[in-house]
Amino acid sequence: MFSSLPKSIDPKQALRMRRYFMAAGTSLLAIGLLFACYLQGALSSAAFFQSATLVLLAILAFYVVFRSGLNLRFSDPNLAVPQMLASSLVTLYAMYAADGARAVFLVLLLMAFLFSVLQLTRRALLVYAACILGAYGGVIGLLWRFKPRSLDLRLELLQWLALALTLPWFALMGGFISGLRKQLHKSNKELQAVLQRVQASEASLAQAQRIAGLGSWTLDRARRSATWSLETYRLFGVDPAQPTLTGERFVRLVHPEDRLHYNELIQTALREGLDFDDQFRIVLPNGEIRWLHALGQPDVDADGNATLLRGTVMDITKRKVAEDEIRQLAFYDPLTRLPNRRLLTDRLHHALAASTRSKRHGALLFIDLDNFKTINDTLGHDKGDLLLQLVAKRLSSCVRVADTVARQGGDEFVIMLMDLSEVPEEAAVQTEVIGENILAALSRPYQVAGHVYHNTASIGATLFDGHLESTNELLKRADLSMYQAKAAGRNVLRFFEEDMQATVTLRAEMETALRQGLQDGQFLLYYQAQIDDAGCVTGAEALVRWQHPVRGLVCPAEFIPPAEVTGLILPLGRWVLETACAQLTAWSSRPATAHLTMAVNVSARQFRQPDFVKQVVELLDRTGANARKLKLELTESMLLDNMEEIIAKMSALKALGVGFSLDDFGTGYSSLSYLKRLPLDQLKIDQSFVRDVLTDPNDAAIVRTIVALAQSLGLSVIAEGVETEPQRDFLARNGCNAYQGYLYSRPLPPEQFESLNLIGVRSKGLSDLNIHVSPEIIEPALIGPSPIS
Ligand SMILES: Nc1nc2c(ncn2[C@@H]2O[C@@H]3COP(=O)(O)O[C@H]4[C@@H](O)[C@H](n5cnc6c(=O)[nH]c(N)nc65)O[C@@H]4COP(=O)(O)O[C@H]3[C@H]2O)c(=O)[nH]1
Repeated sequence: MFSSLPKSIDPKQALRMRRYFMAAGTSLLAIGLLFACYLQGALSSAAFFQSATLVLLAILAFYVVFRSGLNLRFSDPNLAVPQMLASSLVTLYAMYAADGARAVFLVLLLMAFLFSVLQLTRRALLVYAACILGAYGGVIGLLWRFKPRSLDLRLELLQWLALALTLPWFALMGGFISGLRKQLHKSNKELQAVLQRVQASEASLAQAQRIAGLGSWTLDRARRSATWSLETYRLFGVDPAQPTLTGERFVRLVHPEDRLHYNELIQTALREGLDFDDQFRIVLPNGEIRWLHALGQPDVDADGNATLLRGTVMDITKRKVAEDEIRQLAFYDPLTRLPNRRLLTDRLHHALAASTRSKRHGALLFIDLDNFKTINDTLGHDKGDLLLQLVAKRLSSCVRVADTVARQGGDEFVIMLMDLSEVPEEAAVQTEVIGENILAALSRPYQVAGHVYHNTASIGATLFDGHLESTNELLKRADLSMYQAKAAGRNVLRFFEEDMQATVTLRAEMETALRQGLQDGQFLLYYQAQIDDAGCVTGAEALVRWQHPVRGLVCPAEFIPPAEVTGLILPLGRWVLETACAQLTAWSSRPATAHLTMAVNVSARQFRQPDFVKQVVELLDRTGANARKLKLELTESMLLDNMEEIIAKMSALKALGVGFSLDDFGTGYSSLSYLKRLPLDQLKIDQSFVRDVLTDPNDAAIVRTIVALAQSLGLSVIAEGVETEPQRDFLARNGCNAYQGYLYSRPLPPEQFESLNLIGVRSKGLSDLNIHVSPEIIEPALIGPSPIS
């Protein structure tokens, strides 16, 4: 399609061409005017055609120049002067060629001049005006010389004079207007540049806000209006093109739970003229919840009134989520999602303070699952985890929302009950009711991975009212009561009783003293002879003693249980094992003692250590002891849990040659089925049966059964606590072939034990042997329990 403007033309050139078309249109009008002159007889046909042709030629020539872009080569690409000159010359020619009505051409001349008023400077216009006057004068001269008949000289001169008087003024005014126009143009350009800079800086601010996720806002109190940056709109999830987001509309975006807080924040800032720095949530139109961090600063007028609030807002949702995650990890158990020990301690702390204020009691329930370890081993750990989750749910359903259910670790849970009665007896009854509910809930069958399992729990409970109680103390009390519940046959609740307090205190003191004892090397190993049926010493049982600096020799019954509870049994047991192995090595180097075996007591906690086997192997290596001479004494009670693991550890040590004796046999829950599975070498008849074996038919029957059982299982049997010959004779008659007891020897320090062996215990007993053993070292048990000072 034809287009007067070339495609993809420069906008400035397009403007020039549009101006040219306007000028060309005016020139076409001038042709119309010439034609009217011709019709009126003021212009001959030849003069009309010549003038019209000149006009058309000029229009065409300028069109070619503009269209081809030739005009761009000139200093003024608008070609204002050439266009005006052309139109003026054509007009002057027509004026000369006309026979009259020259005033019409004067009008045309003026029009051409007026066109240039907007284009030329004052000076150029004055020159132009002078040229027109000169040219018009020239035309008058030419007419007077060559066509005097068509000339009314007086009129032409008057017209020239009128022109001479007006044109300079037009030139001056035009110059002024042109100057103004140029100035306007310049100002406009500058304004545009400023506008561009402002737009660019706004865009870069918006981009910076977007990168930083930071929006800015202003709340104008007087105008009751609000302005928000683009980023703020984005943060609010609101389309900026939507109806204006007023302060009131924004409040509706604030999370209902935070709205009151937000209003208070804004009102306080405005009322008191204070800065604020706070966080709140908003609900986006799509329902998403976003956390915002808002900073605000009021503009305060001379009277001290805040008229305006301005500030920033930032999306901190990710940070909040991360904070929540960290909080979750730090304060919650990942498996059950229950509060962990740390959070429980914190809540307990607050609960104690609240209880002091309200005078109402609280209670702490320590819950331990009775057979979790067995179930965990049988089902596998993943199912065990599922079971723990079910337990957590059941526990939570048994208490109120204000109470806390926490997981201590493993299969231990703690519940903190709040707001119980002010009367201790009533609070105890309330706790008992809840405790019984918990026991009932936990003993219901569990559906785990399509199977039904049964389990029970033991609960230890203690009340608190905030007086003189520390969180640790309370946890210890509940823990202690839980052990009482276990001892009472499991699936029961036991309350902490006041007399337990003495035990707790004593235990705390004992713990400190034990630590010190371990540090200072206050422990000793005594050895008690083990005798065969021929009366020969076959070995010894290592028994630990504590040489307390104030109390003297302390017996193990006093310090082994607290060492177990506090975990100090681990370093102590290690020391015992190492010392016993070193002793074994020392004995093996001497012919008189080379045959001796060494029985060492191993506590449940010690044996449960995952690296126990490794520890024994290292100790054997380090001391050079013969594993075949080492016999570890395990107790029945420790075999109840985690059977597979125990068997695995025993088998690994057995493979090295280490032997196993089952201590205190008959006092526990031994059943044939598990005895058969354990790689044991010996059963040890507990001294409680030996003591009354001659007087109590039950004990006699038990001893006979144990011996028979050992024989049927292919195990040797040893009786401990043999004090008299009749006891020994009874045991011997009933198939027992090894003995340990005061009849032969008390536990002795190594030197005395060695001299005992060197002399030989083959005869009747210590008294007959006339061995001197000082009472303070052989009678530790006689030094009764007394508090450690
Ligand atoms: N009435 C009477 N008692 C006799 C007679 N013969 C030996 N005894 C005592 O019976 C206890 C035998 O040790 P146990 O059953 O392993 O019982 C031990 C053992 O369970 C534990 N124990 C001792 N040393 C260690 C040790 O190194 N590690 C661990 N884990 N426990 C130890 O402490 C318990 C008590 O040890 P002790 O006080 O040394 O008491 C010893 C011993 O002195 C007797 O004829 N009559």
